[in-house]
Amino acid sequence: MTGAYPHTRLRRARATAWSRAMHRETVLTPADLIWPVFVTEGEGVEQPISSLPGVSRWSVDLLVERAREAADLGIPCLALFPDTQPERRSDDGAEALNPDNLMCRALRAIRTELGDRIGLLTDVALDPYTNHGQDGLLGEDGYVLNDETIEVLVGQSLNQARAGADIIAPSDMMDGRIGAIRDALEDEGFVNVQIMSYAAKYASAFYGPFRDAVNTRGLLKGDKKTYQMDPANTEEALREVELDLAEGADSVMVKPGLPYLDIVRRVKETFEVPVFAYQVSGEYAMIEAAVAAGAADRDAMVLETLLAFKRAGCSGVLTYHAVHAARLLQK
Ligand SMILES: NCc1[nH]cc(CCC(=O)O)c1CC(=O)O
Ligand SMILES: [Mg+2]
Repeated sequence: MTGAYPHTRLRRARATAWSRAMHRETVLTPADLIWPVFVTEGEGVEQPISSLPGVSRWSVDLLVERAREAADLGIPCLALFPDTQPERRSDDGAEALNPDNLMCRALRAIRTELGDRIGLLTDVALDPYTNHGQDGLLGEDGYVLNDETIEVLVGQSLNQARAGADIIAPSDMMDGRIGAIRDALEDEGFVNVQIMSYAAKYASAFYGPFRDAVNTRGLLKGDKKTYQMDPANTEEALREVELDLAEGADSVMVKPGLPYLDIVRRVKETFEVPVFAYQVSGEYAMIEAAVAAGAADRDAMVLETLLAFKRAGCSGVLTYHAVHAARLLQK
């Protein structure tokens, strides 16, 4: 009786390390990692973020050194997030358009020191620049305005592209912004600046520590449910992705990560385009809390979770564990 036990024993292939290596379907390498980093004002400044143990905000000068270490480890790309000074946050997020804002200074400094050794991905959304912590402009009734916000996001994207961004990553979830940003990039000659759309971004409880990192937690009233997606929905994620691809996104993102691997898989199977996922701040904090409680082995958990993203169909993962994981992978 072939094809059944005892002729077929799947444990045969698992019996030795060399055989397991030979049968492995998915590999994780440092090239799969995008490292999100937080930049703050000053010189020689490192500010640890208590809800993200092991993660700090860095001033531009120190961030350049971190970028160099990441490049040396084979990490291909950084995702930059600014901690805008409180007095530069306003109703309309105008600081996002300032060519000398923190984000632009960080871009220029890293580019000057490292050239094209590492890619620079910039978040497009107004939350680090508004005094209300929402990703867009507020209407009279507090509703986040779609079309008016897009105009600012286009300006923000061009501002970042002029400062040297390689990948524009809109995380705001306004309808139609990808097409508007692509048009503007083409018009200004930024034909090779990519767009990685946060296409399926959910209104999630996993973003808390990030809001500490960019100091929006205290500013934000209410939630982001009128623009970020309902965690109950899958079909809608496919429509979001389809529209963003039609509007010119080069790659798409699903966010958060691990609880949404089913979405990654469906997007990948449906569209066969590069899909990225963001293992967000709350996911990082959960792993670190488990480690601190003695409930988990950090190294094993980091590598297993990141491998799971690859297995689900991701081309890469944004993770705060990127440097740690890259070091483990180099061993
Ligand atoms: N545009 C906001 C933005 N960009 C990335 C994250 C979250 C990332 C993380 O939690 O690590 C958020 C938070 C939010 O939508 O409130
Ligand atoms: Mg959309």
